[in-house]
Amino acid sequence: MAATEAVIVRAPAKINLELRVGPVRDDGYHELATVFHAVGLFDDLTARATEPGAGVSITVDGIQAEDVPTDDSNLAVKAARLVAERIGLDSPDVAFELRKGIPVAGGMAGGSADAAAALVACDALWHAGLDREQLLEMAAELGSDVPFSLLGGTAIGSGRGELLTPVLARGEYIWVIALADHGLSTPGVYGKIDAMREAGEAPQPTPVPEINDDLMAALRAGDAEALGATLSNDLQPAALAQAPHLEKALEIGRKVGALGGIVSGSGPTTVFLARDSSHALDLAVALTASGAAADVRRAHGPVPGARLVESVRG
Ligand SMILES: C[C@@](CO)(OP(=O)(O)O)[C@H](O)COP(=O)(O)OP(=O)(O)OC[C@H]1O[C@@H](n2ccc(N)nc2=O)[C@H](O)[C@@H]1O
Ligand SMILES: Nc1ncnc2c1ncn2[C@@H]1O[C@H](COP(=O)(O)OP(=O)(O)O)[C@@H](O)[C@H]1O
Repeated sequence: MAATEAVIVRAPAKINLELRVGPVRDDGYHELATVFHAVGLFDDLTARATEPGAGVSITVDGIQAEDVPTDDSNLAVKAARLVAERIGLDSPDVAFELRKGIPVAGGMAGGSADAAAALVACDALWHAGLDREQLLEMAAELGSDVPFSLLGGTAIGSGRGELLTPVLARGEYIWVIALADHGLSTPGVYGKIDAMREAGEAPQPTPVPEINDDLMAALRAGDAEALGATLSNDLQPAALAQAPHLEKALEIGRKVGALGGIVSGSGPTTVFLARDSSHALDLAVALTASGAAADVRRAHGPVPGARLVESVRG
């Protein structure tokens, strides 16, 4: 068999249609109930075979590339090292080229997408033959959102977000995504909601968070209007406390008749559900013209998780 020279893997961004944040657990993570939904903003990761002993390297371009670390803290690099360790490779020899289409620290799981992409890429490049279960288990080790970046589609997340149940959702949804100039720290936003709860400035968490039945019914029916009305995010007050200017984008979404609008995950990206593509264009124009967003994208959901799009053999 000819050696594989390079592979390209594409991985999607996520939004949380609902994010219920429970109390802090003994391990420092929050117990979650969330509905993940993969949307069509993508990172593309090329993985090339290199000289034996060369190790892992990564270059990054695309949106907010300057904010992505290129050292061992990059989640794609961590994923490559984990695969190498798992399959007993002495040296993880791979050169990554990462093209970012997902905002960095935007609450859209961009780093998790890259970790998932790297798992799929290294498995293919090194002919590791890892199965779905093994990939999902390694994904959970890399981060709470990484398993969903592998799975894609629409899925309920529980535990710290890593335990997934796919949702049989009907319909395709059109999202307008308002990007911010700078990211928000995920631990910072979780810390803020804890402080706000302690100070009585945010509702107390339920011990075992649960997903709203109306949201599940809307997804089963493929009813965009009902879905828009049930979008919710327990982290939103904390993200807004740290980035009050996001209110402006949410206000514009309401004015232009978005079916729903929320902060995505830990923010600062805000996402709006449109009625159709012409309504999505109206929303995008209004958000851009107001200056409430640094950049605006339109994307469909659900889309698949991290997947191989090209393989080059020598
Ligand atoms: C908030 C969410 C919602 O989907 O996504 P983002 O908005 O960041 O994309 C996730 O919970 C982020 O998941 P992810 O970014 O993978 O988090 P991890 O690397 O596992 O953890 C980073 C830090 O976030 C906090 N954390 C994360 C998950 C969780 N269930 N409880 C937490 O308290 C902890 O402070 C942890 O140290
Ligand atoms: N491949 C990567 N892409 C983006 N950020 C990364 C990556 N690897 C590590 N990081 C770090 O992870 C942090 C969170 O990034 P990201 O996953 O994009 O955001 P979020 O947790 O809000 O979804 C970034 O600030 C960055 O320092």
